[in-house]
Amino acid sequence: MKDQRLTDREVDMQDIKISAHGVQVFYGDTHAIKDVDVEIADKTVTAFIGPSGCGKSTFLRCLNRMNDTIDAARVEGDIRIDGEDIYDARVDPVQLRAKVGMVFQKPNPFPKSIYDNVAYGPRIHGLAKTKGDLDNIVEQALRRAALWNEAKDRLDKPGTGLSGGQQQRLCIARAIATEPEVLLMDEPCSALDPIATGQVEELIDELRSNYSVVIVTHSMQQAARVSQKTAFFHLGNLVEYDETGKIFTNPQDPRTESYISGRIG
Ligand SMILES: Nc1ncnc2c1ncn2[C@@H]1O[C@H](COP(=O)(O)OP(=O)(O)OP(=O)(O)O)[C@@H](O)[C@H]1O
Repeated sequence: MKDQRLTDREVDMQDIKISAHGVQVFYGDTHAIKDVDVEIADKTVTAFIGPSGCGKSTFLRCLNRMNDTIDAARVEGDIRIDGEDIYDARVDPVQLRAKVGMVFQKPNPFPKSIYDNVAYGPRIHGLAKTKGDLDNIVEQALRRAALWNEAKDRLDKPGTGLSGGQQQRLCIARAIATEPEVLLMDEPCSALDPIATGQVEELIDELRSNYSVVIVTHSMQQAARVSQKTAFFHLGNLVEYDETGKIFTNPQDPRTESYISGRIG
């Protein structure tokens, strides 16, 4: 896991996008997240790693209130984006999710055309005044998701007719079409082959010039390739959080060391 590039990645933590303090999540009696504090920088890719069941996805879902949709889930603590409490009763979760977009493990295009998949969010949030505006938003989102060349002649064809890797890029285009400020990605490459994975990883690297990207991954190689900061979770605790290079070359906690050297997980 020697990657020269890792040494060059200093992150300016002055520019905090998300700050979480004392976060606990319960599913009934299961205590899935235990008193997590973390500050996530803007314009940075932050990876969440750790063994299966350690709470990575649960914590990720706290950041756009997706746990609200799970009846058994109860979230405690304080989570702020740009200093605003996202669990405040005045916050509309639908508006929040336009600002904090999400891409899931399995590509999940809507049963609609490629165009309508990308136009969906801008339409419900009234982001386009004219058809020309909407066309432009769709084109820009597809271009930024590196799918425009493959999709431009088949915009009216079903999104579900694309290959797996193209579908995942379509889902990324759909997520960025509403101009989110944060993009959450829950194992976005786990259903993809190595070529499509490479394309999505390149895209993640480009996206960080505009967004704060948080990615859950089971692949330590992927975390090392795409992220600047890495958080290691274990049994619901955030054990260690640091520059990615430091986590992979000089971890401070023996549990992190065991995980990255393959002894736990
Ligand atoms: N919807 C749910 N209802 C009840 N318990 C849940 C639910 N989702 C997760 N859990 C529990 O919460 C804990 C953390 O799960 P979570 O999916 O967040 O872990 P993870 O680190 O993302 O795992 P994986 O890497 O396997 O996806 C586990 O004990 C899991 O069984």
